[in-house]
Amino acid sequence: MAGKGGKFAYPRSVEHIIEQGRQDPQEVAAKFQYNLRCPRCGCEQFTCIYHSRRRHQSQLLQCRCPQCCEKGIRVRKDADSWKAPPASLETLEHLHKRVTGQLAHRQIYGASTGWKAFDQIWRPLPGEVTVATGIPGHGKSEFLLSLAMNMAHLHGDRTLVFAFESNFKNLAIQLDVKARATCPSLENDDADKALDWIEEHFIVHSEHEEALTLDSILQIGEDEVKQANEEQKPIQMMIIDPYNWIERSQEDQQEPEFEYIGRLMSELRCFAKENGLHVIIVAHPTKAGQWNGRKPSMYDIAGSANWFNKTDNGLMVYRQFVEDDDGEMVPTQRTEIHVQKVRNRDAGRLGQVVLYFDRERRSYEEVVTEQQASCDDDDVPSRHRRSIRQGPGPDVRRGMAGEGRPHGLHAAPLR
Ligand SMILES: Nc1ncnc2c1ncn2[C@@H]1O[C@H](COP(=O)(O)OP(=O)(O)OP(=O)(O)O)[C@@H](O)[C@H]1O
Repeated sequence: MAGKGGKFAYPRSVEHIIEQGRQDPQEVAAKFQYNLRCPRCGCEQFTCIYHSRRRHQSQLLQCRCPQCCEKGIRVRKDADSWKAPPASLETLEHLHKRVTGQLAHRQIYGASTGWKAFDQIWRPLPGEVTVATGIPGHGKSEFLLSLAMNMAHLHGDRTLVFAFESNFKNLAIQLDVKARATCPSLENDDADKALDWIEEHFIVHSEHEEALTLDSILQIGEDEVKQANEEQKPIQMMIIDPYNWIERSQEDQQEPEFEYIGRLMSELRCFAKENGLHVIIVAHPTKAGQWNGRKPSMYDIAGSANWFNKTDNGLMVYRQFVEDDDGEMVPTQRTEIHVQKVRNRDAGRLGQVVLYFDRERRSYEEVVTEQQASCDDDDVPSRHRRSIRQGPGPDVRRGMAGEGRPHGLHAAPLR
């Protein structure tokens, strides 16, 4: 595990060059040799530039086109034209590749998560962003690490993890327990061998001395992706856990939060697309204390409806509770994973699954319930209770999905 515990001092690279509305965009464009042209309508006149940022060797301008109101556009200093092709061209190119068989199954249908029922409702696609939410303490981090672990075992995937709330040592132990629990071939291996395997599949950033801004995270991400590609061990997933640990620079703070979140989501999508990996960002729902048995939705995430609007996928992690003999609500080891948004219907649909969390093995196993993979998200509490009382016993499926995959999935066998 490439731990950068505390030693990593990335420069705060955000530079505020232009104050809103103060300078003529064309003047700025000439100064930095940009070619200002809207990718959507081709217009060359811009009325307003919000920021210019320096990250890596690229500059980033945020402009608004007066013709079509296209906004939040990236420009590379060394490029002749806009970096991002028009969305319609991108879609056409994708469609062309798809019909001519140039896309791998994974790029169309997503990759198996290792849980059979969950595969039927959600599979992560390269180039997409997922927002994961849930009440604090309900197991978001635990579940996402298990997901990444399954992907590592099944497909040999590598994951870049920004785990701001964990300390490096605990994270290493957590991954070690999970790795041994989910992969029989590692179970009896000595510590060094298991750690080597983890290092190969996980790049972890935690315990940074200073909080990272979005730009710093993306810069680290780009560096890690570049290095991984040079080593011919590409990264397939990036997890940012959680959003509220991302520092907003002075420039970022000038934007209202909803606008900042919208831009953050656009930049993450851009990053995911450019680097062909799946990005997952954890964001907490508002007012942690108010949930009392209620399940949050994507619209309950603090800050902005942009969390829902601008994401490709939305997951909600909810730990089930049950009433004990004294009438107290006590948490169980069962966790519901709700798919609350899927943009690409080839890679999933709305629904939910229930997983049983094995504390000792720190891994999740499938629970077969009548509500498993249900499309209906409005769970009736009595049904929900009935499934809890059944207990984990024989209806817990050990191990990972291996057969009966939905159409298009072809996960590699366990190594
Ligand atoms: N279903 C479960 N049964 C038992 N323990 C669980 C379950 N899910 C999570 N836990 C445990 O609860 C603790 C909190 O989990 P975790 O940190 O993943 O939650 P979280 O939702 O990410 O919290 P936060 O939002 O505060 O970061 C961990 O020790 C985890 O092992």
